[in-house]
Amino acid sequence: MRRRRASAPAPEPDPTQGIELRGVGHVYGERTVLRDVDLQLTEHRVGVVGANGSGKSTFARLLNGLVVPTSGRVLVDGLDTATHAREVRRRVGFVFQDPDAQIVHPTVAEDVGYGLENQGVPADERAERVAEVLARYGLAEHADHPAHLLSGGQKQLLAVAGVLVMRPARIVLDEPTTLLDLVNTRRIAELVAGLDQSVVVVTHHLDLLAGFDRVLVVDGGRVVADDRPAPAVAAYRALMADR
Ligand SMILES: Nc1ncnc2c1ncn2[C@@H]1O[C@H](COP(=O)(O)OP(=O)(O)OP(=O)(O)O)[C@@H](O)[C@H]1O
Repeated sequence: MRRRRASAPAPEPDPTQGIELRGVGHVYGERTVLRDVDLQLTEHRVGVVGANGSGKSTFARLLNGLVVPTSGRVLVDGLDTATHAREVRRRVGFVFQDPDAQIVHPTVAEDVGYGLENQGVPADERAERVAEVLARYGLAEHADHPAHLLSGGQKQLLAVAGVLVMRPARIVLDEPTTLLDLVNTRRIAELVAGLDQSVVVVTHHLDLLAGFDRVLVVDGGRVVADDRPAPAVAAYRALMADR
């Protein structure tokens, strides 16, 4: 009988190490979309900006192992995303740009509880955690409603709730306000500001970055500026002004 090769046990995660990218590059087919990325992200709130197609979503997906780099390594709290994908995904929640991509269950409550069910969390604890997170994000009265009938903004909040209920140590949000009106954009901004977890937010909404600790500007697959929000946004505006 063939035996499966046991994978190496995951080392104990070390949150002080943050997310580290060492010589990271990524290639889709012939196309190089990220190159020479060396970073250590230990801050509470990190923003990522850049032109369309510059590589931001690919960068974001590298941070929880949704995409594994074609060169270099990504380490999350010391865990390599290439060899410890499961542990990394448990540690790093990912909120997709399009909340419809994340909604898989008929009702709001079922959708939020799905991940917990997968993790084997008992039904009563599940119900409690789902109710708590729905109440926190103003979705309690929609618990039994069809998820696909929510408004765009509510769906975005639902997508965030579905990630937060899992209590990940870190959260990556890929353009969380793209579909939202000003009121819901503000809600997401407040939500991000109030999170205890460390967050990485990819966004075209530059206002969202006020109060962040660090902002990366990505261009042509490279990190071309890495600074506090004001100087980083100024560098990004200067870059775009030349196009
Ligand atoms: N799965 C894939 N297969 C092939 N090419 C891809 C894939 N995903 C992204 N790309 C390409 O990689 C490049 C970078 O895409 P990415 O989505 O990372 O950019 P982005 O900065 O997030 O863009 P936007 O701001 O428009 O969302 C683009 O040219 C895109 O077409």
